[in-house]
Amino acid sequence: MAALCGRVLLRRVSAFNTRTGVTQVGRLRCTGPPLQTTTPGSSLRAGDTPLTLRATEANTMASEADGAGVPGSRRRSAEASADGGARVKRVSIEGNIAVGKSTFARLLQSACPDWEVMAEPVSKWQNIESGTSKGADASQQTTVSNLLQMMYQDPQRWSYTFQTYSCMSRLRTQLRPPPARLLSSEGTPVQVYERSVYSDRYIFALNMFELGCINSTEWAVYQDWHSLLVEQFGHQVELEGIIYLTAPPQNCMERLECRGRSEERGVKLDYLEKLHVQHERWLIEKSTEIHFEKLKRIPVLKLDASVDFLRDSEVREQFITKVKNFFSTLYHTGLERSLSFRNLSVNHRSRYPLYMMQLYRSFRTVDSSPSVSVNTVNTQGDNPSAYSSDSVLSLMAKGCHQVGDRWTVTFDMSTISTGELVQLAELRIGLPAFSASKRATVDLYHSRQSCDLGSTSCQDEHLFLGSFGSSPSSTKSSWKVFNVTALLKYRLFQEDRASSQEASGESETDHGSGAVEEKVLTDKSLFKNLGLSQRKIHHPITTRVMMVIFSKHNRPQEGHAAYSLIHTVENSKHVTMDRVSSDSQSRRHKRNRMERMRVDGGAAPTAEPAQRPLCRKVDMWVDFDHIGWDEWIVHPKRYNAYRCEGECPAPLDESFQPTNHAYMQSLLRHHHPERVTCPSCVPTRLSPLSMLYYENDDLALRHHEDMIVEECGCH
Ligand SMILES: Nc1ncnc2c1ncn2[C@@H]1O[C@H](COP(=O)(O)OP(=O)(O)O)[C@@H](O)[C@H]1O
Ligand SMILES: Nc1nc2c(ncn2[C@H]2C[C@H](O)[C@@H](COP(=O)(O)O)O2)c(=O)[nH]1
Repeated sequence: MAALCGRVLLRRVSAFNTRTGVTQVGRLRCTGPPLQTTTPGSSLRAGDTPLTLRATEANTMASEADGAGVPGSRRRSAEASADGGARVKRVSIEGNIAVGKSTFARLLQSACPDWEVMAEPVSKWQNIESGTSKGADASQQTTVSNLLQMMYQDPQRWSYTFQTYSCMSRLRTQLRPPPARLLSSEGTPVQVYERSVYSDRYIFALNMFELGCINSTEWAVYQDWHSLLVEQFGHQVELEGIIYLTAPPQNCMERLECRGRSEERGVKLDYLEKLHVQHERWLIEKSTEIHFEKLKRIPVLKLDASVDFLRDSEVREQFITKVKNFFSTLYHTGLERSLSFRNLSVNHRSRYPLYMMQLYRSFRTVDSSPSVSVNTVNTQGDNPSAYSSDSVLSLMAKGCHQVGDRWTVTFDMSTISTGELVQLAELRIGLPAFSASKRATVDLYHSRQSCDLGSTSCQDEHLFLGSFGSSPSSTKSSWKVFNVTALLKYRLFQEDRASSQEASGESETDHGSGAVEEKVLTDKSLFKNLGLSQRKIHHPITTRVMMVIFSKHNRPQEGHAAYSLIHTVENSKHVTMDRVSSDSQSRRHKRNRMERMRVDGGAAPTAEPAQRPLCRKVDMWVDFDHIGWDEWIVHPKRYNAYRCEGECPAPLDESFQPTNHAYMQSLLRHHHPERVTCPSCVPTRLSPLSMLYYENDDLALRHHEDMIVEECGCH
């Protein structure tokens, strides 16, 4: 195996061994004082001959490699570190060595300047700082090695080391938060990675193992930490799709030689052939054993990179268009994939209302903008009712059929709680056949089957809510939107018709998605003879027929804050209560344990802790998958809730926003430290978070108060 490793990977080894990457590093990087070479490596480690640099030079080099301190390097905004990453769509470009990944990435960058293209950190592999040592003049010195070259020169010795560093450096590069310009760009922010932690494992490391350059112990160790890293950080660099550039290995060989990277001079065609097979197995045949569920289902766009897209502008255009189209399909499938939940009915996986996603976005924009009322729902145009809503529920139609111009649409409305004040209810129909109808009439029904627990009998509830007519659309939109607030309130909640303007038969307004001119007509008999002779057509409903209900929590009646998350969780079929209770039990135990420790022998309550920082806001990232909620919470998947930590000094000043009581307590503490403890560092201002999640089988967008710490103080 070991011999195979060398045979497949290298050619002209002896000639190659005389050229060290070290010399190249010196030539490219070092100016000024002469370079000192420390002890050369043995013949087995020819590539390990280190280069000694002065500390200042080496540090500059390292910071350049990190992209920090370089003029014009990406500035990462505070916004980017909040929920920014969650919105970004990431794809990686995969393919054989020298197939043209970097070239294609540059092409994408110039065609889509808004996107962020992240190159493979090859220069880091060529410049590894390997510790400091004392030079002849007793100054601190740093040695730099070229790990890429070492790996090619002695794959047996260096492949495992190379894979640890390549994987780690890929992850570190890709984990950096997106730049502000990316998040502020219109449309979906896109990051394009050149290769990924997945190709690190399923192409290169696997190949090195199969060639015998990595032994079975190293392979087991690699796989173990790789899985751990991906489990811990994978969601932050999670790919939405893969662009696979492919060309015959011979083609790649020619390009590799043409590129003339010195480290690669010993690479053989055999090696590129092996890598080609690995790519095909992973991305096309799907025969590589993959250990991450989402990766198994990842969409792949295969592009034939054997054509010269550098010179052929037509091919170039085609490629760019293919990538853009790929992105637009990813956007949809990405949303659907995030719904592949354990507890959701299979139906829901293909029924994802994008409209809710848009609403969530507008809610979230509003959340993060302190100058706008948090209850504003931007997408609702001028409808004032929606402005005061703190919850949006989307119901999928249970059925939709048509007989001529007469349409029947059925929903199960039983999930609308009586504790909610319905502000606005919209029926949204996005079926082309409906838009094409000259004068459609819609009959709206509530229907539900309820089965008693412990009994085998089920009852069908069927309630006619009303009818209304719709005229042909004057806009190009395929969606028609009807305001059915009055119908719902009157029929479902038996609200006084006179008190509701809509229920009195006023015509409704168009909310921008289709021209609507309608009358609420609750007497079905008016239409009973129309269209009876015509054929009944059932329409697939998916996400194209939905009821969107904007409501406000009826606070006084419920007696607690709007949309308590505890209430949501306790009533959710998606949350396993024993997990919640066992988690909270273990938390309680821990707290008791800590309290006992404090009483038993910990610091005396009055003792001043040694130099703890003063009360301030610190990060507290909440990852919903860490608490088992990722399967029912659609967005966000994680957020920074912050927390308060630190000392409250005695006496307090105004910067700690103390209550009068806390101020008095701190004064007392100042004068009589033995009598009282310090006030506590706690949140003094909290802000809300909009969350999109499943509730029963419906999708709900709720506005939860007090989710994020804005300010801390001493109380
Ligand atoms: N489609 C192409 N047709 C012809 N030459 C190409 C093409 N793509 C890349 N090249 C050339 O091949 C060499 C390797 O390309 P590069 O983008 O560095 O590959 P990779 O990043 O996949 O290793 C470069 O010299 C580049 O100019
Ligand atoms: N053994 C490994 N080699 C790798 C890995 N990732 C990249 N590489 C090599 C291949 C090239 O010589 C060079 C840059 O790759 P390009 O294809 O972008 O030119 O680095 C790896 O994980 N293992």
